[in-house]
Amino acid sequence: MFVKHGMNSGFSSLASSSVLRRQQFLIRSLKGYSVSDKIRMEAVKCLSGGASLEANAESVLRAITPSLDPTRHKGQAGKIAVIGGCREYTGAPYFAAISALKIGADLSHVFCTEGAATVIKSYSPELIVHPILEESYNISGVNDEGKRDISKKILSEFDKWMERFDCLVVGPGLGRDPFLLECVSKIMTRARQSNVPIVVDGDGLFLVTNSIELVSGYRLAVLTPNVNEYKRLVQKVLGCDVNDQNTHGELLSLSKQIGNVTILRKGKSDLISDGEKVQSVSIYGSPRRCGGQGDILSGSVAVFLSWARQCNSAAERESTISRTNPTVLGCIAGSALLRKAAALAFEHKKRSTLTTDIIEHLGQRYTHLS
Ligand SMILES: NC(=O)C1=CN([C@@H]2O[C@H](COP(=O)(O)OP(=O)(O)OC[C@H]3O[C@@H](n4cnc5c(N)ncnc54)[C@H](OP(=O)(O)O)[C@@H]3O)[C@@H](O)[C@H]2O)[C@@H](O)CC1
Ligand SMILES: Nc1ncnc2c1ncn2[C@@H]1O[C@H](COP(=O)(O)OP(=O)(O)OP(=O)(O)O)[C@@H](O)[C@H]1O
Ligand SMILES: [Mg+2]
Repeated sequence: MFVKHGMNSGFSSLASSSVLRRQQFLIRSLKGYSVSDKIRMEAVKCLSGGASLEANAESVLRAITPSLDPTRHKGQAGKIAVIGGCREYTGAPYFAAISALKIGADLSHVFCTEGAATVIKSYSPELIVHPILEESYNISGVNDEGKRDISKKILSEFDKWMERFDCLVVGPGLGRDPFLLECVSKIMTRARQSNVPIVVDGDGLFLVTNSIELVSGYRLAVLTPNVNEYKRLVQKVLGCDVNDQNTHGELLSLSKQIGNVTILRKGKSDLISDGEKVQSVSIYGSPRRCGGQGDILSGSVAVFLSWARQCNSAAERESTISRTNPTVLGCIAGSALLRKAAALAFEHKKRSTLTTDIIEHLGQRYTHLS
């Protein structure tokens, strides 16, 4: 039946008259959304058997975004650190870090290898880049004791900064070098001891999937897997293949099994769960699937979850939102903003839309919201 199939088959079933009447009602009652957004939201409700699981993303964005108050000082709108950037990848950490700034964070750092650092610095003078990570090929002549010393030095360099960060993003363009990943494990453990939230993406998910204890039970961890990363996570943690007939149940189980970490499963609809319930963001984005959009998302989630944590006790927050886990709010806001920006970029650039074009629209989309 329709409920059991994916979104494509769902849309054809929406042609029934009762659903069309419901769409027309939504179109009249929900101002500020495009018609395609509303149809998509309705489709998601139908797919979930009528339960309203589509997040009210615009309300979340409005509720958690701090005002541009002249009394606030530099740093109060967020200090984010991206751990990523190696011999192969310099784009991914740049996308994550610059997106954090474009959304409204005050400071954005990148911790990467020395070779990647020069490149990332040349992309943007706005980023603070720390060339502290090492890959095995660079220290091939070093013995075990020497490697331990290097590892200690990396950790102490990171320690100088860590307590200042509102959130870490671990993984965009990190690569899979064993020595580098071992050092990053230690960085994550240190961040966890200091209660710094961690968004894990890309190769960070490769690391975490093989060492799940790094995040297990850590309520301030967010995992943002794409199709492949989700598949590997499910296989490792639940010991089975992905079941597309039980998307929500599976995501709930996965989150619970990892001790209620928040998981944002990326796809046609982004699905978000902290093991309590599943919410979705299905706002229409862009049909372009160019690489790097997940990196924008991880940087965005880091900023929004930091803001959501800051305004946890603020009186102006709406009650339903104030009861929601800040990590979940961060995911909802990040996903919605990325999708809106992608839609705007596609309007202008069509098939030639690239990740850098989407980043240029992050702020533009945002001004429409305030
Ligand atoms: N400019 C940069 O520096 C960028 C760097 N990045 C960094 O790269 C690192 C590795 O990340 P990743 O995402 O490339 O690795 P992974 O998840 O193994 O996927 C690889 C392959 O999986 C497939 N595939 C993908 N989607 C699928 C789908 N829906 N359904 C089915 N298959 C699907 C597809 O395979 P193909 O079709 O080629 O066979 C795809 O090529 C990581 O550090 C990340 O941050 C990126 O952020 C991009 C921008
Ligand atoms: N089929 C799809 N239709 C619409 N939007 C999608 C689709 N797949 C992914 N997205 C959107 O693109 C964003 C990035 O997801 P994607 O699966 O491309 O991540 P990724 O593979 O990690 O990207 P990256 O290339 O940065 O590593 C998601 O938040 C989602 O909103
Ligand atoms: Mg990715």
